[in-house]
Amino acid sequence: MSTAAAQYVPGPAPAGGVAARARDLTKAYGSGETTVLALDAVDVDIARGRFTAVMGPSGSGKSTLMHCLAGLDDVSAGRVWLGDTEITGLKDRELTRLRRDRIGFMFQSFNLIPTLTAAENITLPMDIAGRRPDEAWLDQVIDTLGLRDRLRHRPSQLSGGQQQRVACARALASRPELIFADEPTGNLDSRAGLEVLGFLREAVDRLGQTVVMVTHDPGAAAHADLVLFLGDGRIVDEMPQPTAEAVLERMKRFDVIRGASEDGGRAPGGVEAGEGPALGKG
Ligand SMILES: Nc1ncnc2c1ncn2[C@@H]1O[C@H](COP(=O)(O)OP(=O)(O)OP(=O)(O)O)[C@@H](O)[C@H]1O
Repeated sequence: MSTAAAQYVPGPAPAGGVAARARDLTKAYGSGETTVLALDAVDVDIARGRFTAVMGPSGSGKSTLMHCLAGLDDVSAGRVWLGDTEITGLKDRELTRLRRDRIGFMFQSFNLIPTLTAAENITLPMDIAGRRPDEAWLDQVIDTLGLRDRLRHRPSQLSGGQQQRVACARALASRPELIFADEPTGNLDSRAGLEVLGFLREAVDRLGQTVVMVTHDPGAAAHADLVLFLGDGRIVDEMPQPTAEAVLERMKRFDVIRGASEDGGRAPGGVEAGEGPALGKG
């Protein structure tokens, strides 16, 4: 395990130490009888310089939370900030610029351009934005990710793990305030997945980055400093300094709850409104 996880001190982030924040964040899809409440008045603070994992059963709202925090999806109610900038209410063009300049993304599917080399893929978002990369930073990122001898390769000439490392470098290239990773190990075998998680960890520990990762994998979540658990569109629990075993045990409680609801509520335990901590409030 990383040293940063060991140094992690639970509790609210220090003043000015919040990379992203949501208050009363509510997201509904559809209307009328078909309305789905994907997020239900979520309050959350994402601590700067830390690695946060988001877990929860399928359909609990993980991707929706990430999309709303990243300005990829509009919200139904509530407010979202990136650093000190409120993003709720920004116009599309402003949001596009904010995402491009201040946020890095990693997805399960890597999303690399097949005709470009690794080096070109890494700097593509900056090239589109007309920004020159900080060469010293880029060198550091490339070396940290062990990509130096792969820069001229095209994605098809790289393994899945190497492709995801290129995607990781692309997310880091502009030195963003926040990196969102949606199931970044979902398409990788366990060894390559571990490697990518190690690099995300290093991005936080050595490069001072802030990472939010959505995952289904307790082993992946164990690389984070803090795990947020979503249930039915609410943050129902959090776990600092997670271990895979503890995360797995916590996830099992969701199964108990699901069993309970299918069982007419007779099974023990339950995630109820107010059960979780008052996360990030105040
Ligand atoms: N575009 C959409 N239109 C309608 N409903 C949606 C849409 N996107 C998400 N939902 C619903 O919102 C809820 C939360 O979805 P979300 O994808 O955020 O969950 P998740 O926790 O990421 O799930 P998974 O682990 O399966 O990826 C689900 O009930 C889902 O069906």
